[in-house]
Amino acid sequence: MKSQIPIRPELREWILTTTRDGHSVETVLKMMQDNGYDPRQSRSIVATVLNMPISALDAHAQAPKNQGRRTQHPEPPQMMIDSRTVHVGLSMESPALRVLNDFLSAEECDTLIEQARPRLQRAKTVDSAGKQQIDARRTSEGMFFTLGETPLIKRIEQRIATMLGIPADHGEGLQILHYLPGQQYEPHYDWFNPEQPGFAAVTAKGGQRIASLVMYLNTPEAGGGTAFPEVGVTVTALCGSAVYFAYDTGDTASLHAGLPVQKGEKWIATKWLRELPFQKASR
Ligand SMILES: O=C(O)CCC(=O)C(=O)O
Ligand SMILES: [Fe+2]
Repeated sequence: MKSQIPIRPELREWILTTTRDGHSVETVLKMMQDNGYDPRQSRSIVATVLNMPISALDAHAQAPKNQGRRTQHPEPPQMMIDSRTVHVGLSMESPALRVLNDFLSAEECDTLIEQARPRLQRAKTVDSAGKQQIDARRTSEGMFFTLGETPLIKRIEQRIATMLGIPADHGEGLQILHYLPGQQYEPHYDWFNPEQPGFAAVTAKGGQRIASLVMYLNTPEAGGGTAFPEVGVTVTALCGSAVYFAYDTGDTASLHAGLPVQKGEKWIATKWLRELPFQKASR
């Protein structure tokens, strides 16, 4: 039976956009109730707008809570992407990890460094309240490009999207980090801890982080690898290579660190991927 309640056009539009953006019916119902709608009335409205029987809403509510996407792990031995042959040099299952050789050309690495250099600032992390802050655990300098900011950034973001089978708009802006001798990034997880008070704020847009791709833009003379201490693996920082790792529902085996640079310098580009679209892709 269809709802007899008049539905405001703005509410109808909001329900359609929110579900199209990947939010579950359950989330939509919860948000409506938080805004004072009667639970029975909201179920009836949502069923009418989405043109589904009320019984189907119950099936939705019982579906797994997480409606987000996951990345596909690159398959060895190699993939042809964007006219390049990317080689999978190492695969692990726990954590899900791949070392990718020849992901970027030396020229792409140099261009990224030159475009980032004038915009570097002391790198920040997200604190427990969801705010960006200077962090003693991370002594490097960094900057963010916006999604699709330059033709090169757009091309690299599309390469990542194709390789991992996830749309480019699930990515945060590409971050460039620059480390000098002695500088490092102490062991950490890239996923957000659901028990931290800032969790709702940092995941309100895009949901949880699901995977990272750290691309090496140069080869430090000594040190500067990426270590995974839970599994005793260190990935060498080699110009043009990358390490991909995924951490579905907060895998603790994904603990990792940027080891101190011993000699020379280290430049990386990091792409963090979210389970839901994070931002609008530029055309
Ligand atoms: O510097 C590295 O090797 C690791 C960087 C990192 O963990 C990150 O950007 O999240
Ligand atoms: Fe990290």
